[in-house]
Amino acid sequence: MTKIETLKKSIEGRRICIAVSGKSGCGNTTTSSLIARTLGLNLINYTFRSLAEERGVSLKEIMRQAAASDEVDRIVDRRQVELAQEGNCVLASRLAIWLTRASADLTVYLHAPDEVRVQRIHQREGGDINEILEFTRERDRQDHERYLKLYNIDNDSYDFADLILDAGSNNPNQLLDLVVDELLRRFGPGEESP
Ligand SMILES: Nc1ncnc2c1ncn2[C@@H]1O[C@H](COP(=O)(O)OP(=O)(O)OP(=O)(O)O)[C@@H](O)[C@H]1O
Ligand SMILES: Nc1ccn([C@@H]2O[C@H](COP(=O)(O)O)[C@@H](O)[C@H]2O)c(=O)n1
Repeated sequence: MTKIETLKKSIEGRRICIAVSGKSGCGNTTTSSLIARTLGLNLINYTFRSLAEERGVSLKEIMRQAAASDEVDRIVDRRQVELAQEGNCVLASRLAIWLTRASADLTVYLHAPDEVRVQRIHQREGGDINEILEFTRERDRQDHERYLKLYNIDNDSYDFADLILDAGSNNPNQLLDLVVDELLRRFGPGEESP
């Protein structure tokens, strides 16, 4: 049996939840999708776009509402946690590890240096690299300020995470492997049920 088959068998019926956070461009969507697909878990990636679809309005309209009121951020973050409570999932979001730190079976922080994140966003979206650098810096600053104000969460303090992974030099498959090893340590054959 492969490592992944062993793990899948061990977590069968446990309804586990893995929370993954990191700053924009760290590779959260890519890595979380890969973990979810490989382990047969649902990916929860509830975004402003999802809320816009639910409300039958444009993404632009949701972003306008979000700029005018904290309520939109709160709704998106609350909904993500509600969906994660069903378990059997990978919750990928900016605040996943903070919002589920008491309930998730594994919390993972993906760290990538700023210049790597900027290069990746550039590779994903194109455009002028210097503008992306400025935009990303400003967004990081605004996110930090907003999460402190909204929830008293300092998103630069992630040392409580079960795994802090170097998403700058590891590719998504290597990151998956590190997550699988940690899950095997926790839930693999011979481990006591937590
Ligand atoms: N570990 C990695 N190594 C190299 N490239 C990666 C890695 N992870 C993701 N990428 C690439 O970097 C880009 C950004 O990845 P992704 O969209 O997953 O980031 P993200 O953290 O979800 O960003 P955002 O929060 O801005 O949506 C994509 O083009 C993806 O293919
Ligand atoms: N409080 C929040 C606010 C936003 N999000 C989600 O993060 C996504 C950010 O994606 P970018 O492509 O803009 O980096 C966005 O889609 C929001 O839904 C969040 O999780 N918590």
